[in-house]
Amino acid sequence: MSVDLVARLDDKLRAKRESFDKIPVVDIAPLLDGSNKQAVAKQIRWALSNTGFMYVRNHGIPQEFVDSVFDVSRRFFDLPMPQKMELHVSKSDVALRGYIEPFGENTDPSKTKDLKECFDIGPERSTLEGPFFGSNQWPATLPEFSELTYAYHQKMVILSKTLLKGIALSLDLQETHFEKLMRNPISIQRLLHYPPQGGYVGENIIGIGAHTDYGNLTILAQDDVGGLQVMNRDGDWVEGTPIHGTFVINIGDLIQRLTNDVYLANMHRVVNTTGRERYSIPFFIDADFDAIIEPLASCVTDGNPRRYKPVTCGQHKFGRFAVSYAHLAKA
Ligand SMILES: O=C(O)CCC(=O)C(=O)O
Ligand SMILES: [Fe+2]
Repeated sequence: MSVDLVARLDDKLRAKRESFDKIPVVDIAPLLDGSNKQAVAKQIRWALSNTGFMYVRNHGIPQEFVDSVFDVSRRFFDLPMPQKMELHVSKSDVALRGYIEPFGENTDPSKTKDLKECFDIGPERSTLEGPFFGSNQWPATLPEFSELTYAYHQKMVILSKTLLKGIALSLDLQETHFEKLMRNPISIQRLLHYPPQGGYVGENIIGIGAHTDYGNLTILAQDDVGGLQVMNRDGDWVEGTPIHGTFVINIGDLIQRLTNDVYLANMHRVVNTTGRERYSIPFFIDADFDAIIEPLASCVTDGNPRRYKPVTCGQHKFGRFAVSYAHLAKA
């Protein structure tokens, strides 16, 4: 692709470079091995109520394995467009698995078209069971793709359950609190590719438009290119600079609703003006489709009255996809 690689960024797309001590890096080894869960829970509480996101290190997933998934993801996105379109997400109906081309999903549709391309994987089912549950579509010419990406998905499911234990403890709940909401949870393993943008770059086309994530928790692996921007509580955009060996963790709307805004689901977006191809691997875990999410009694106080009505996880999540996917909007 021939692009003007010198970007002239619109002022609306600038992010502050905050020092790392404002964006916590939490060592989660004591949560994983059980040696000091409460100490980690305390750091999680600080992070999710103040900055709304955090990096985690010592998460137990070998970097070489993460790198191998990045490698196969790059090879997938390098395939010719017709091969990728054969696996288009619309072919999976409401299971929402497969390839999404640039501008095929717009996360901030009133303002921005998303330049990213994605590939979505979910829990394997032999038939279409309903929204978010069906069979995956796999590229025939990359046999190792399914094995690597699905293994990664499985590891993320396990890690997310550990992190949700830490989040439960951080809210003074029993560590098993989320388990009863997550017997058959919706989860999406996504691969992302952001081509670089040059020339004038305005809000109308960027990597991914400003949005909050829809569900419970996101675990993001990013490469070393950079471009993630996160809005803090003051409404400033700050850079989510890559830190080798970490995952970026943020919560989605459902945890913000559950905590009655005590925890923040940050707005975030990606603006890749680095001149390099950027790849990231987010994993999204939610609750069961029918799980009812409503504010915890402990988060509703005189100073923070109830802000949300109960909603089911599936209703909320599908509703948010419906406005960002062209093929669902037409359905
Ligand atoms: O690629 C990234 O860094 C962020 C991706 C993201 O926000 C998303 O997929 O929801
Ligand atoms: Fe996101």
